[in-house]
Amino acid sequence: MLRLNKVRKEYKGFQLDCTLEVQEGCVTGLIGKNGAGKSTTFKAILGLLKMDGGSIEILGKPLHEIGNQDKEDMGVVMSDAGFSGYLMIQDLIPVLKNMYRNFQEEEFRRKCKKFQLPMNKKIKEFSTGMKRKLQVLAALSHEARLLLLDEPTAGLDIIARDELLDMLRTYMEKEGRAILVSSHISSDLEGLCDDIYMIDDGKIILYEETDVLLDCYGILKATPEQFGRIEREHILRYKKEGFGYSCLTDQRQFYQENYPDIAVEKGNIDELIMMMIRGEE
Ligand SMILES: Nc1ncnc2c1ncn2[C@@H]1O[C@H](COP(=O)(O)OP(=O)(O)OP(=O)(O)O)[C@@H](O)[C@H]1O
Repeated sequence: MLRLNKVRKEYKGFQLDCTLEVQEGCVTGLIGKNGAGKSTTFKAILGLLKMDGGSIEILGKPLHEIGNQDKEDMGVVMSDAGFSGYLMIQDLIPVLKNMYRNFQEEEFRRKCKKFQLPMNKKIKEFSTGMKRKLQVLAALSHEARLLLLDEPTAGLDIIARDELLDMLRTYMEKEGRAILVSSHISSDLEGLCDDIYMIDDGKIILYEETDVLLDCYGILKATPEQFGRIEREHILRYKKEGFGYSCLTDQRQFYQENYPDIAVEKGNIDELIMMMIRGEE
């Protein structure tokens, strides 16, 4: 559904170099801290910036061949974009109807009501969370095959976030669809994504299926003596701590079986990411 091959973009002090793929039927997460390059990646996919190298294929076509018809197959949420603040939702509906042949007006109105978004209030008077909800509902409103969601949960309270994640799961129940979604809150993505790319300083530093990440990865808590004698082959990163060393492994079971005296924690995705970024190779 989406393929980025060595996509490069250079800014002063920052270089994006990104290769990733989103398969049909999958929700793929892009996780990284502030400034890691998530929005730059989305802008490259949407043709909103001039790339310095690499190629992008969307829905089987090279980026430069994507036309308006193909754009109807895409639903987009960008973290730093939105609808004109001078419009009200009731003004926006004819615009969406005009833009998308498959605009589902009744469904869109129903969801706006569910999320308590007023029809007759200017969007610029909406709260950050309300604006974000509206963007997501609009992206979901026209039966798109590919959703590109840059930080869709930013600014949402826990309940709205849960409802949104449920909506995305429901969206995926139809065949032939896929989502690329970014966040810096990985717990958001843990329960939604089939696979996850971690991006740091413009580079993809890890790609893994979410199940593998949760089932096989782990963090060893080793004393200096234990650290000195453990097998290093399956240690991806290590970090000096007060008690000795934290070590990230992608073979948790191996260390649990062979080193029963060493504490091996499962670690949540945030902890695994922290080790990937802050630990030494
Ligand atoms: N138009 C621009 N001109 C110069 N530098 C830019 C521009 N846009 C982005 N950058 C730089 O590129 C880097 C990546 O920014 P980007 O917005 O892609 O990060 P991000 O992962 O989306 O972060 P956040 O989670 O904070 O939104 C940053 O160092 C940023 O300063």
